[in-house]
Amino acid sequence: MSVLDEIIDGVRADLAERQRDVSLDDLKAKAERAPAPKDALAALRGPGVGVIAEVKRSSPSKGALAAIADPAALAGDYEAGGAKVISVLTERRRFGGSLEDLAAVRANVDIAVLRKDFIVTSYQLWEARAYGADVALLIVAGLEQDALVSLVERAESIGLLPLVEVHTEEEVTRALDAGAKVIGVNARDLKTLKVDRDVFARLAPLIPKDVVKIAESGVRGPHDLLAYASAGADAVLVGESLVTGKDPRSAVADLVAAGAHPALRQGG
Ligand SMILES: O=P(O)(O)OC[C@@H](O)[C@@H](O)c1c[nH]c2ccccc12
Repeated sequence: MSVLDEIIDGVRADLAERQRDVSLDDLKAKAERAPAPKDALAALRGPGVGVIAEVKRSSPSKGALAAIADPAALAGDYEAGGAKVISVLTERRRFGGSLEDLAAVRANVDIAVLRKDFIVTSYQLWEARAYGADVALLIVAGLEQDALVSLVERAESIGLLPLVEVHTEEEVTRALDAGAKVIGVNARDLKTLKVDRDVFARLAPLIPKDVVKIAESGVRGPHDLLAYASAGADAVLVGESLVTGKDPRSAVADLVAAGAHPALRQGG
């Protein structure tokens, strides 16, 4: 069984418990009371190469990264540093996240927030909206095509922007067939956990110009952002290097400054 399959098994077990505790109707009612979704697509299409900064306590590859006692404060630092979107890992077993983290972050920032999890049913999309997310990650490698198509549609119909994650050529085709407007190319293979920063440059040419391209994983600093930018990234998604560094606000600011360089092509 691949790492991805193991993670998804755990996610399904936790999900079954939440579904026992909270009915879909109650979740929908909570989603209706949530703040209106932010226009994350406009933010990502704005000038410069944007930074999506992630709240991430641990990872399957590295174990514990940072305790992050106050995820809302960390997200506030990211926002002050100029991040365009905050990503919040909500998967519990391997990443140490929760929906409570998502809600806390939502309450403390004005920019769009992404629910980063292993979404396999529309119940999790309603959760994302109920806890204040504006964007939801959908991982192509973890979904059959018909499930991917219906989750993209459902996300959009409830006001969530789907960020569709790929790692191979075939997955790019599947993402485009499903109607993705925003595609994230993960440098990390979720089946083996190996990072290959060249995957973005290989896959980006297969993605049409009007689709927002996000380079995910492995960004250690401005140098990696610039490499992804020159390969056509509209934004980068950064976790580990921000949560393990000393000053997340200035680390984001340094990335944002690199992404604003006039030599880079502007916006999508
Ligand atoms: O910590 P990094 O290498 O900066 O990576 C961040 C982000 O790309 C990574 O957390 C991620 C990308 N896709 C995912 C899917 C599920 C869980 C996590 C991820």
